[in-house]
Amino acid sequence: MKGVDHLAHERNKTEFDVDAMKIVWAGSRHAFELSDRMARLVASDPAFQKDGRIRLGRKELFKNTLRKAAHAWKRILELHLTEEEAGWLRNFVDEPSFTDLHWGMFVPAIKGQGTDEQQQKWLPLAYKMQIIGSYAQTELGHGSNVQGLETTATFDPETDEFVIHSPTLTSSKWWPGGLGKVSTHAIVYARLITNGQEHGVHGFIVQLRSLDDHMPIPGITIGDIGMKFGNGAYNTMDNGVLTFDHIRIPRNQMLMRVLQVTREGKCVKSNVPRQLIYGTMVFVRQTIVADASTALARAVCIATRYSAVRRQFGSQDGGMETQVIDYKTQQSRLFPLLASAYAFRFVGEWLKWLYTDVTQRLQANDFSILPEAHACTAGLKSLTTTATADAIEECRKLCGGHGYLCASGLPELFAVYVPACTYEGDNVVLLLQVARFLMKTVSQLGSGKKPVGTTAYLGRVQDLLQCCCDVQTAEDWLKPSVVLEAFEARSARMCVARAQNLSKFENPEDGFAELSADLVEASVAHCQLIVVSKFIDKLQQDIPGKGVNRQLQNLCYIYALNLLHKYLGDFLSTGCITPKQASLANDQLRSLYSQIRPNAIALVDAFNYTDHYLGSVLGRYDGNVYPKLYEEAWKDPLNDSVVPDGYHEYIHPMLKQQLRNARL
Ligand SMILES: CCCCCCCCCCCCCCCCCCCC(=O)SCCNC(=O)CCNC(=O)[C@H](O)C(C)(C)COP(=O)(O)OP(=O)(O)OC[C@H]1O[C@@H](n2cnc3c(N)ncnc32)[C@H](O)[C@@H]1OP(=O)(O)O
Ligand SMILES: Cc1cc2nc3c(=O)[nH]c(=O)nc-3n(C[C@H](O)[C@H](O)[C@H](O)COP(=O)(O)OP(=O)(O)OC[C@H]3O[C@@H](n4cnc5c(N)ncnc54)[C@H](O)[C@@H]3O)c2cc1C
Repeated sequence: MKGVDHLAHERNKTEFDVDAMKIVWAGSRHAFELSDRMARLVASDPAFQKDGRIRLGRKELFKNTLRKAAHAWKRILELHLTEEEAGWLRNFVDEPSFTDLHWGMFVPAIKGQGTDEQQQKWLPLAYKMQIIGSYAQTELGHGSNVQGLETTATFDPETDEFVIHSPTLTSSKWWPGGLGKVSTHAIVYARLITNGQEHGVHGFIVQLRSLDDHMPIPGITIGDIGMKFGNGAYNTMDNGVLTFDHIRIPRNQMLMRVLQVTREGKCVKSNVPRQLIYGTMVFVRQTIVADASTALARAVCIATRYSAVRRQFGSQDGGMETQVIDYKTQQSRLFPLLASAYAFRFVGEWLKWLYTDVTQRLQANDFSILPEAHACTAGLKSLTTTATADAIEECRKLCGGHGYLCASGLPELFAVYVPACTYEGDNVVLLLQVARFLMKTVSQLGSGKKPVGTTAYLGRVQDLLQCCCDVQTAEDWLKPSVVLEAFEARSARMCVARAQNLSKFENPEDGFAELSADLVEASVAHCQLIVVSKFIDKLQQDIPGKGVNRQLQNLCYIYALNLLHKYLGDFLSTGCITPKQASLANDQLRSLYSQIRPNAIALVDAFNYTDHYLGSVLGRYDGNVYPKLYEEAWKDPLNDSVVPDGYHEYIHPMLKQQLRNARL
């Protein structure tokens, strides 16, 4: 419905070109036009409507998801959508489903770890969805510790087959999405055994269900693992349990890019490093970083629009009350989240570039930056998902009581998003990987090995250990070199201090375990430095559009200075800045909030989210919150009847009982 724009007065205050910012947010004009077209296509198709999904029972919810996935596939074929367009369409359908794992992990695993012949055989089937795949790595007993997986794949030279087996209860595959009820195939990770010898964990393509009647292959037990956190939310996904009782697959169904098993059962290593077996996780972590900004931007868009609509206190002479967005406390909670959404967008863009670069290098047998790619994807996945999950919850609080209503869209968003802190690597486990990488880098400094890429600053460690922050006024905090140096010095000093503490232990592994909580803090500092530095790099690009660069500068400094404030202990204890300089940073932060304030609504409009995608009464584009919230309440099934079911059984007798007691 085209009606009154309750946020028009806000939009009139805008000081920059919102259309130009939309393109910056999308990454390019092409990406903007394509995503915009797909968002509108989905929003205008009644088959994709989302209303009432949270009220469905598990079976109805799941069937509804299957219907939407089938309809999406039909539209993709009818409209001859490209792979990129199809990806956007699925994104805007906005419902986790087996297709996420099929396209997001099964296909990439075959592409990354399969030989040319394996790709030629399996990819066409997967692209046409003649088979549906999932990614079965985690087991009941082990997830983080991949080398601890128990499923076995034993080569039988007599039949030229692998025998896939679950030897224990804890070896049951547990969690894989799409596995429970849909997938016909899976990449199954199992311990390879040939000629009685173990050769570590590898991936195998295993058929799970008949392509005729969908029944499990004999010897396979398979089902759903049960309801998960939240109503609706991730319960659209059939996360599964799977056990194998001596299932036989042909030898050529082991993914053999890293290691080949010959007809005789001999293992022949290729020239690619063993870690490439983990390559699918690197790919997915990179996409999770890009998705973090999308989810965070959704929550921030809802909280910002609602904060401009909501008024509490402050009325003088019967005038309007204050918009809650004008309270400094609201701004100091909300605007850093808005800045984080932009910061994560740009670091996600950069990580995508890094991943593409690594992939090209791997193809040319250059494996030199694989450790850095692993550390960056692991660390940034951890940093951005933790921050986003926390931010969604903060946005709920920023919306007061109404934020707790499902109609706000925030409870469902939180429930869907929060497992991102666990899947694809528990966030603490991933930070420990970053710490290992950082400690290794520091330990090699003495041997003259020059750190490159995101750790290049550690090559200037002597300077960074001594430098003094050059801030005398609040304005000095708006110099990129000053901000960058403060973050580099903090991270370098934390890394060196941890490395010195580690060196006191005789056994490095004991030291690593004992100091792990401190090490994780150093990893966080390093990852925050990456985000800040990539945001600063973005500002150096030629960004067209009136006032756009100015807004991005403000957001960049809000992101950095808010971190400085939040992690002040690190900055002060490592001597990177003085208390006086910290106080000046706070003064600057308050000034930046005032500058962002008139542009806040336009900055969330630049995300270009449709009301369908946002799924929030509080975040509506037109700001018409109250009538719609009122309308929404009446849709609740409890309001189907004035007198509730159960009145005669439970309420009425109780009331009568009280009446009788009163008479006694
Ligand atoms: C309102 C409604 C909203 C609706 C929204 C709807 C939107 C829908 C969106 C939702 C869709 C989301 C879809 C997502 C689907 C979820 C998918 C989840 C899938 C999974 O979880 S799959 C399982 C993932 N599992 C893990 O990540 C396990 C974590 N563990 C590991 O990664 C490793 O094994 C670990 C911890 C690194 C192992 O450590 P360790 O045993 O010490 O290491 P190794 O001995 O194995 O290796 C040592 C050596 O290798 C290096 N290394 C480790 N990993 C890698 C790697 N990945 N790449 C390169 N190198 C690696 C390591 O650094 C060591 O190097 P050295 O040089 O030190 O030897
Ligand atoms: C919604 C969802 C979808 C998923 N989808 C898939 C899928 O499609 N395919 C798949 O294979 N898997 C999937 N998983 C599984 C997921 O990848 C694992 O749950 C995840 O990797 C964490 O492993 P874990 O469960 O073993 O946690 P654990 O490792 O048991 O973690 C428990 C606690 O121990 C801590 N911890 C563990 N190891 C260490 C250590 N070395 N040092 C310090 N602390 C440690 C962790 O920080 C955590 O606090 C999914 C999980 C979820 C929640």
